[in-house]
Amino acid sequence: LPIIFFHGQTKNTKQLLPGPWKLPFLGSIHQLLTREQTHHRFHRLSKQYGDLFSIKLGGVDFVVASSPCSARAVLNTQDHVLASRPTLLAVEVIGYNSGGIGFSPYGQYWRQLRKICTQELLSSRKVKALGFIRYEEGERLVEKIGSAGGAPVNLTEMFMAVSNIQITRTAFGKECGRSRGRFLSAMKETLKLLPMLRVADLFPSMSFLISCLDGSSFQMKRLRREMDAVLDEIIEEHVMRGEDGGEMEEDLVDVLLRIQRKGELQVPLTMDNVKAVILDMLVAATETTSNTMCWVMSELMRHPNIMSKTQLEIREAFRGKTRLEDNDISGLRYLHLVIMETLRMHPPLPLLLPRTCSEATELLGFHIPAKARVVVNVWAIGRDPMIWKDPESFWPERFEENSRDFKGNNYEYIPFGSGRRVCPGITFAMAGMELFLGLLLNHFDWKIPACDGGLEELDMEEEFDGTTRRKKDLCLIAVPHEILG
Ligand code: HEM
Repeated sequence: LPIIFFHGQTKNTKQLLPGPWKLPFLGSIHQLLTREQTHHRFHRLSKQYGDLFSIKLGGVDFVVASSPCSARAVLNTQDHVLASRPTLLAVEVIGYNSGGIGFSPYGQYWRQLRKICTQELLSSRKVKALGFIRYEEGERLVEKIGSAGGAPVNLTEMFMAVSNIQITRTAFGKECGRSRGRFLSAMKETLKLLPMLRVADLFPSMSFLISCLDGSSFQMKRLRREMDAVLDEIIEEHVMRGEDGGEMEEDLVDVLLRIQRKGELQVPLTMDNVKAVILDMLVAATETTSNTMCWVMSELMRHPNIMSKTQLEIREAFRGKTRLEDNDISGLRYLHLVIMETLRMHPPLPLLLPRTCSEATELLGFHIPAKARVVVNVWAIGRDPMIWKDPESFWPERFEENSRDFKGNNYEYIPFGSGRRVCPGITFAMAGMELFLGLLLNHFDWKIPACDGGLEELDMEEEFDGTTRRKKDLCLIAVPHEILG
């Protein structure tokens, strides 16, 4: 009897996380019926309920971590229980049953895919070997901007295109020009379907019905067909070419097909798995890097002194050279700090990617039910005045004298996440962003078009649907800079 009594007591005394009151069936959805972006709203709620709180949205328990301490608990201490992703309808339908790296459940299948992509596409060695693609595309970008002849150029579109070309050429090889256009427009539409909080995903038992009623089910199926047709075409080209690619560097499709043919994996790859991985890489790489580059340019336009300092460093490195080598780029210390500061203020994934709790667990002594969806508000951590001096100011020098980096070991600064599911594309992303920004800042001086009202007026409003981006496209005038020998 005492044992039963004791057992019952521990069960009842499990500490529940604080959070807003909830309605039957809807939970606390009313808390999000504001015009605020989700990460801003979660930040305000954390001020009321603490840096680890829970909020029930529809049928799903969300847990929100908003401090380095709670982030560490999620991404390190309990990483093993929280390393899976939730099932989201759009990723299921368009992403071949969540078969890519980003949303496949934690386990052997995910482990082997991640290993293949890290070794064959994202390692430092591979990123260096694929440098020729970056340089070719970077030079093409400079040419295109130069040919605008003083008319405003839409940098939002150009950054999106160059990020996408870089990853598609790496994944598909060179001959994907025609397919790429179709693919890019389907992908843009897909990204709009991926926000973290789609109503259909908040009521898992009714998600199919809801998506039929709001029409998204038809849209998803259409996008899946479009993506599928393009991917089929690309794969067929690679299969026809077979192993006889001659001197050509293997691209991601070649690698996956080779591994599939060999059949040595513990969990064999189907053709849908191959397509899911390719799609995943493209989605993961395109908007994150292009949005970051847009924010970098926006912040530099608002801070002319920082712009001059960045340009001076780059132009010094370029002096007497026709092109920069990888070593020159990695030596651009101040540009690196500018990107770090940009990612502190404008992380493209402000809530990282959601994790799901594979079994009931505890976080900082609080009970977390199985299947709870856990997010880390890195946007809020990046703006916390207890961590960052004057957090609303753009000040790259703050990173000069500390040991923060992108690897996710310091929970005050984790724009790429941390733990088992940390972003595997950091080296790839930085190499592209540093080169493209370096070229643009070396070759041009930049002005805000008169119609946008001058420096102070540059609109910085953000929009969040899956990633945070500028609400308005960034359009600037590029004035060619006379390059001295
Ligand atoms: C500025 C650029 C980028 C940022 C800020 C970024 C950020 C992130 C974040 C926050 C996550 C989730 C991490 C977590 O859950 O802890 C992630 C996952 C991922 N990223 Fe990136 N990313 C960027 C660029 C890239 C690039 C260029 C690639 C590939 C070429 C890439 C591939 C991936 C993949 C495959 C995942 C899923 C990893 C997994 O679930 O195991 N990312 N990224």
